[in-house]
Amino acid sequence: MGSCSNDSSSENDDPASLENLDDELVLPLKLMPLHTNGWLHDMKLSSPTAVRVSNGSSSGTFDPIYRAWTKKYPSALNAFDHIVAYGKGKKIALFLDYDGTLSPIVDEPDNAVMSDQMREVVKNAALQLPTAIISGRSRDKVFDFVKLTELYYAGSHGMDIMGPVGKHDSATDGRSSTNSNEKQGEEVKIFQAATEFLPMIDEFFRLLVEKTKAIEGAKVENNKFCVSVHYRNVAEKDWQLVSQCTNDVLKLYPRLRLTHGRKVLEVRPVIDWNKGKAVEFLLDSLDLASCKNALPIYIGDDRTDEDAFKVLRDDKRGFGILVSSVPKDSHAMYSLVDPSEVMEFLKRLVMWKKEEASDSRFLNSDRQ
Ligand SMILES: O=P(O)(O)OC[C@H]1O[C@H](O[C@H]2O[C@H](CO)[C@@H](O)[C@H](O)[C@H]2O)[C@H](O)[C@@H](O)[C@@H]1O
Repeated sequence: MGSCSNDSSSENDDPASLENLDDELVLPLKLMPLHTNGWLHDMKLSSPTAVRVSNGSSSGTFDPIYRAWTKKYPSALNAFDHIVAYGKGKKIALFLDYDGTLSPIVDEPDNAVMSDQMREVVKNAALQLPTAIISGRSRDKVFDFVKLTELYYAGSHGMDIMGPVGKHDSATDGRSSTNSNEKQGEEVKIFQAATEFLPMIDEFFRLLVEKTKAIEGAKVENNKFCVSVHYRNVAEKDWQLVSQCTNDVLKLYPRLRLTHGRKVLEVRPVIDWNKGKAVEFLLDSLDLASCKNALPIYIGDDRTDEDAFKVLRDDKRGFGILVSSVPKDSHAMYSLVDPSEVMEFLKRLVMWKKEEASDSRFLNSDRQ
């Protein structure tokens, strides 16, 4: 799949061209880095106490540090008109992370339900725009929370995709996909990048459950192609132990590797596949790989979403929007404070899309 920045069709003098984005803004802040030294240090940084940024509504951002940060990552609500200007006449493809984006972070992972209001908004978005949820959870689990058949789903950090049956397969890195009828009334493509790792992941999961069972509050979650090791409910003095146990078991599996999320260690296959690759795969399947006709928007809150932000930023292909109530470094271009702002953004996007569609119907009927 070609990068949009190298696409000879990109128009550099078009004010709405992504080539013209000013990403040179300098941020005079010490931000939480994307990568740090040492697991324990990372564990402490992974979900810091929020600096209060909003006055309870999603409109006012009063914390001066946060405000300075939004100079580099402007609010996607404030920049809404600017964002949709790039989408005019194009198909906007929407990619949404689940935890921390569509549902607020809660202590117990099984309770991370999505509100009915958010479900309605996401459904309306999916009726207007091709929409996919890309989550670290298993595909089945995220579907159980979202319960919408109008969407595409990518579980296990993009390693298990249910996407549209497209013309191309160039984004699969030679791996195969199968067609299925999982989505009501529509044939879909199931693409699983790491099937050979399933027995290994299961074995790793069972060993780690056993190894951590004495650590109060630790929870090991099987997400099919990856394993999450939660320490949100573990006393800070035992975080080192969680890290130690995970790394001890990991040593037995050189083909698995460790990444880090919000108070969670994530164990996954070493393969070169991530949420960014999943976005490329889905864009390709949707026939939206060219930035001439498509504007992808990815909204996410976690480090694993950075791979997707990076793909969109590096290729000058679309926009990443980071959901965060604390300043942190990111490959995203815009920010939203929390899931309630995500909901607001999606509502506005749906309204804008409907208006755009009716304007173009009006123009067409005028011409006849
Ligand atoms: O890619 P995502 O959809 O954001 O999934 C990432 C992980 O999300 C879940 O854990 C996070 O949310 C929990 C519920 O709010 C919270 O308790 C936990 O501390 C967070 O890390 C999920 O449980 C993990 O399996 C996902 O990998």
